[in-house]
Amino acid sequence: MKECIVVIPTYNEIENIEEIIRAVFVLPVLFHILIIDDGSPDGTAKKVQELQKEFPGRLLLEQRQGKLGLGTAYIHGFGYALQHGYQYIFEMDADFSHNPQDLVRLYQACKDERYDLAIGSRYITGVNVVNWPMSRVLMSYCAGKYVQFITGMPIRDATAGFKCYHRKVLETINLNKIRFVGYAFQIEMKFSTWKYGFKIKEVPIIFTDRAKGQSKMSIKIFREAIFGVIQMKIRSWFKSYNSAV
Ligand SMILES: Nc1nc2c(ncn2[C@@H]2O[C@H](COP(=O)(O)OP(=O)(O)O[C@H]3O[C@H](CO)[C@@H](O)[C@H](O)[C@@H]3O)[C@@H](O)[C@H]2O)c(=O)[nH]1
Repeated sequence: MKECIVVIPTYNEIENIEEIIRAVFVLPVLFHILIIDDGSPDGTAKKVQELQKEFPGRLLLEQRQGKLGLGTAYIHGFGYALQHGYQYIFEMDADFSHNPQDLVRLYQACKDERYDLAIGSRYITGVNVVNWPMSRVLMSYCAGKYVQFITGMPIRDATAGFKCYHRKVLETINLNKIRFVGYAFQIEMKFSTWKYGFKIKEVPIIFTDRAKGQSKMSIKIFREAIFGVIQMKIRSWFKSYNSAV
């Protein structure tokens, strides 16, 4: 069985892609990387194809037609990772808002401490966010509180997108029933993991806003998160919620 794969969704990340790939491949753990690119007009996928010659078998690429959202990109990547036998499956942004070195800490939490899901969390010790506008910090922090209030889930950073899953979590959750595509996707995945009783650890990280390229955050994504949490909670009252078995 293969060990670790980092799934990185990309849309117009030409300014970050090479640097982030190299930053992962110098780490002391043998990570594979799977890029899920949604037809980025800036040529992100072409750059990855060039780099694949340098990292054969270790740098993988899936290309989709058009921008289909971060959530569906991850679902696609999880399917690939499960099918190809990876044991630990990571989520990470391409833009260095997540420090690649923290991948090793997330891995240790799952591998050595035997957690089923490790989350890189910004809100364990205060607010560890660098260079984000105050409006986004507040929105993200309040979103966490709101999710805790509605769902009762004891996770401080509900929208966090830096994670390590043990494969058994992704085998158990019915990925075909995950509905959301933006930040709500991150909340829904944590909620499902928690509902199934898996062991979750929040690992403190520092989140630094991207220096290059642009965020794809939109009002639509924000709205999906606000109303999505309530829908998710209501669906959870029905026994069939997300049942994969
Ligand atoms: N394939 C694909 N990738 C996408 C898409 N939209 C965004 N991405 C990729 O997803 C990553 C995160 O996108 P950003 O647009 O930079 O996200 P953000 O607004 O900074 O949000 C981050 O923080 C949120 C919590 O505050 C997280 O919920 C979110 O997952 C992400 O980590 C980047 O690698 C970006 O290229 C898409 O439609 N398709």
